Amino acid sequence: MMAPVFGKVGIFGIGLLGGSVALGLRERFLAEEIHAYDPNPQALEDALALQVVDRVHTAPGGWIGELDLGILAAPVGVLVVEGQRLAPYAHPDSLWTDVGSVKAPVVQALSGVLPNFVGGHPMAGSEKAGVEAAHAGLLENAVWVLTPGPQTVPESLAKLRKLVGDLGAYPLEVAPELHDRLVARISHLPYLLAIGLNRLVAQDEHRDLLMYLAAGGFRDLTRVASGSPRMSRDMVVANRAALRGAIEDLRAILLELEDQLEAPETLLATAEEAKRTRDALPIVKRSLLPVMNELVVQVPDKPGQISIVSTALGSAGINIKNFEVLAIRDEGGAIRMGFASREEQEAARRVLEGIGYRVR
Ligand SMILES: NC(=O)c1ccc[n+]([C@@H]2O[C@H](COP(=O)([O-])OP(=O)(O)OC[C@H]3O[C@@H](n4cnc5c(N)ncnc54)[C@H](O)[C@@H]3O)[C@@H](O)[C@H]2O)c1
Ligand SMILES: O=C(O)C(=O)C[C@]1(C(=O)O)C=C[C@@H](O)C=C1
Repeated sequence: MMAPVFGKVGIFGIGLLGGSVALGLRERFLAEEIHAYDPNPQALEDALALQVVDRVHTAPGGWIGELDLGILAAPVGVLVVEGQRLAPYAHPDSLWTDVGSVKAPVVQALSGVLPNFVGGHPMAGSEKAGVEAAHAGLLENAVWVLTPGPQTVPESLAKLRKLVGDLGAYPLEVAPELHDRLVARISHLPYLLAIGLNRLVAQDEHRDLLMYLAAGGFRDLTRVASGSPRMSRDMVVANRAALRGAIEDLRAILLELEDQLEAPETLLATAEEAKRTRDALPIVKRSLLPVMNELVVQVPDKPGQISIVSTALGSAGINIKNFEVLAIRDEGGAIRMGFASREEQEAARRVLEGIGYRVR
């Protein structure tokens, strides 16, 4: 058996991201022992109960000097103070990184303060917060930005690139300032818009009726507003300079769109261009499982559906390799299944359609 790449690893802030990194390290046998520090005792209790980490700490101390790797995963607003507070305890040969959504202020403050610090930001997440929502799959196939600077030791960068790859993600080096300008547009402005759209609904005199009418469009566009308000508030405030530029550009676009309401042909061209852009987004697969021949079966909200579907396929000798319940709509749902071959996929389709299910 090969020894894990890292001995002791410390995670500072054991929430959604910290927990997901810890689970990734654990599932891929990348660390001998995972330690966590969090000011919230409940987070530490949950992390232990869910076996996300091996040891928990309520305060920094001598244990930090034994770490090979330290990962800061607290909200952006406290990353700098936390990093500075931990620095005196860190072993000079240890490696440090963070997963914060904003890079320039963090990298500027912590480079040369925490030993071998290289900033990082996995471009993946969810609208849930806390360690109970953490899972290793969150980081699989994600682009993971690393922001080395002139002070970065090449071996530190190489170790972090390897770690990111071992966690199933793709390392991408970007300068911290450029990172902040780009994520203002691709992540932080969408968050502000999600808040704004919810505000628009909340302040309307027909709020209750509006809520009732919210279909896929509103739900898709505003999902991120359900995330941790503290995490997201810190993120947009820390990146406010870059965000102001993005808001200004979007304001001009909205005014243009308003004018184009009177010029339907121009609006059609704008909409077609938007469709080309949106359709060209690379597909991010959220799992390292090999590509499956998939079927999605629509099921009514009645007891016993999973059992009916799996028994029908089992009786026909069809093996389900992958099984996932999709909560697409509140009143019913769908089951996604993966099969090893196209033949099995087709056979499964026939069986399920034969007993009255809609399959795609
Ligand atoms: N949620 C996402 O989608 C996402 C994606 C990429 C990166 N990030 C970044 O990851 C980091 C963590 O976000 P999250 O979504 O896991 O939030 P979270 O709320 O799920 O977890 C944050 C954890 O940090 C702890 N914490 C608070 N103050 C702390 C301190 N001073 N020291 C140590 N821990 C402290 C909290 O108690 C909590 O357990 C943030 O910097 C965020 O910008 C988040
Ligand atoms: O909720 C998601 O799916 C996310 O990817 C969260 C998201 C984003 O929307 O860009 C939010 C903040 C981050 O720093 C990275 C990712």
